Amino acid sequence: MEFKKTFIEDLLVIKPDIFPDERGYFFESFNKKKYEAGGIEFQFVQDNVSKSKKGTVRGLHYQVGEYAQGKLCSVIFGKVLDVAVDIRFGSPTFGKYFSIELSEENKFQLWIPPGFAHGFSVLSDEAIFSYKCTNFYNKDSERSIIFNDEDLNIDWKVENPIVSEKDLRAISFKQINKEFIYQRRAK
Ligand SMILES: Cc1cn([C@H]2C[C@H](O)[C@@H](COP(=O)(O)OP(=O)(O)O[C@H]3O[C@H](C)C(=O)[C@H](O)[C@H]3O)O2)c(=O)[nH]c1=O
Repeated sequence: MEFKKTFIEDLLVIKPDIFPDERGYFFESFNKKKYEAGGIEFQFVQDNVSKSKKGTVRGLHYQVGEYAQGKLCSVIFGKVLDVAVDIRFGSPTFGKYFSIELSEENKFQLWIPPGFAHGFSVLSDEAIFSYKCTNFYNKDSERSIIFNDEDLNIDWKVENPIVSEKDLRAISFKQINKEFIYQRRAK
């Protein structure tokens, strides 16, 4: 099992150990002791699953203040481009994003700590996205940034994206500065 750092501090790509045999394969998708040793020292309290068709873009979403969520993201079926935007006040990579393909085939996971906006686009015909959260859903603290924000300039790698009405009404990245989100803890 490998925990790979990215150019954004605390954002990790996890490559699980896979055990293939004539029946198929097995891998541990989460192990408290191993993931804590890998640097993920949060407790998970809620698991989410969503299924989306090709070209869907869900996000960019985050929860503010005490309801900020860390997310351990994986793809059970299909392929997505997973995107995390650093919106931690005080972070040297504030406003920068990291993207990676997560798929049933590569079995990679993305650990997104609290203080990030998260979204993904669906690259396969269908995708089932599964993620563990370090905090409960709290509708009143949920915020969205428009997926095609010109300052973030994210390449979602999909044409004519399918986006929810809610997400189409999201604010721009410039507008989020007016609201406290999450203070990155100095190491
Ligand atoms: C997130 C969430 C939603 N809901 C309900 C609220 C709506 O009635 C329905 C669909 O919610 P929404 O359209 O916000 O679902 P997504 O667009 O997949 O949102 C998620 O997608 C991005 C990529 C994320 O990272 C967030 O976890 C989350 O915001 O599920 C719940 O009951 N519990 C929940 O935790």
